[in-house]
Amino acid sequence: MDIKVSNLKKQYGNKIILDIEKLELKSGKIYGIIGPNGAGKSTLLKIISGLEEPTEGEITINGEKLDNIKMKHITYSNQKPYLYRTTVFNNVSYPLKFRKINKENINSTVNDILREFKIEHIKEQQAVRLSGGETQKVALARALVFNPRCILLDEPTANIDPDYIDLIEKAVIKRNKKNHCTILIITHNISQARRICDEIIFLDKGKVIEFGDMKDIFTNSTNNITRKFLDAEYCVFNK
Ligand SMILES: Nc1ncnc2c1ncn2[C@@H]1O[C@H](COP(=O)(O)OP(=O)(O)OP(=O)(O)O)[C@@H](O)[C@H]1O
Repeated sequence: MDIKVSNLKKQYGNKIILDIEKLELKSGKIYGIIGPNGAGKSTLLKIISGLEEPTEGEITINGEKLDNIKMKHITYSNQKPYLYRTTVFNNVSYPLKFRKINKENINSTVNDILREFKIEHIKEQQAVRLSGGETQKVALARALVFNPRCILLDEPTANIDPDYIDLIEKAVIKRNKKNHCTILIITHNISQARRICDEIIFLDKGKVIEFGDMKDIFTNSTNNITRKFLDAEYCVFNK
């Protein structure tokens, strides 16, 4: 899905949270959204997913306005995932039931992704009793199970063990290659962005201050805010 953001403004009270004149995202690419706390990263993802309305401006998908049909092809995984009060299996099968997939297909597709995410052993467990990391894994499996064409992930590996981060990154890259889907991923982990993202969008105080090739920006940026952020984060994650 090609995504175009035009003259986007988001305001809460009299505070402007986002102010983006233009952002063009291409199908098949993985974009990292980076920036300080409160920069507007989560708000941007929520607006692209259709969960939040912009105050001004618009989002188009493949040249057309976002509507309910297009929203069915978009998945969004929250920074603080919410699971339904039922089993892990039911949680992960929900997007397929919603899309009226038949029962046999649901069973095999859900079992495949539970195996891929190494969470088969908890499939009958009640989701409300899971640990923070397990909750995040289940939420991600639920977000990816229906082969979405656009994947929006808000800090998907924030609560995840280092050993497991590789599995999640591979799962994301696999879907990007297989389905040519557009992926936006918010991360504070610069090493992760360097590993999996084609391009980065650097947000500060609601504005895009850098946009482009990850390696170029990392190597050549002379912007003080970006430089400070990238260098500090890079040191933290590469100790
Ligand atoms: N519903 C809301 N009402 C009022 N202010 C809000 C609301 N949602 C977000 N904000 C404010 O908007 C700003 C941007 O929030 P957002 O969650 O998009 O930032 P972020 O870049 O994702 O931050 P972080 O890295 O801490 O997750 C923050 O100052 C936040 O307090």
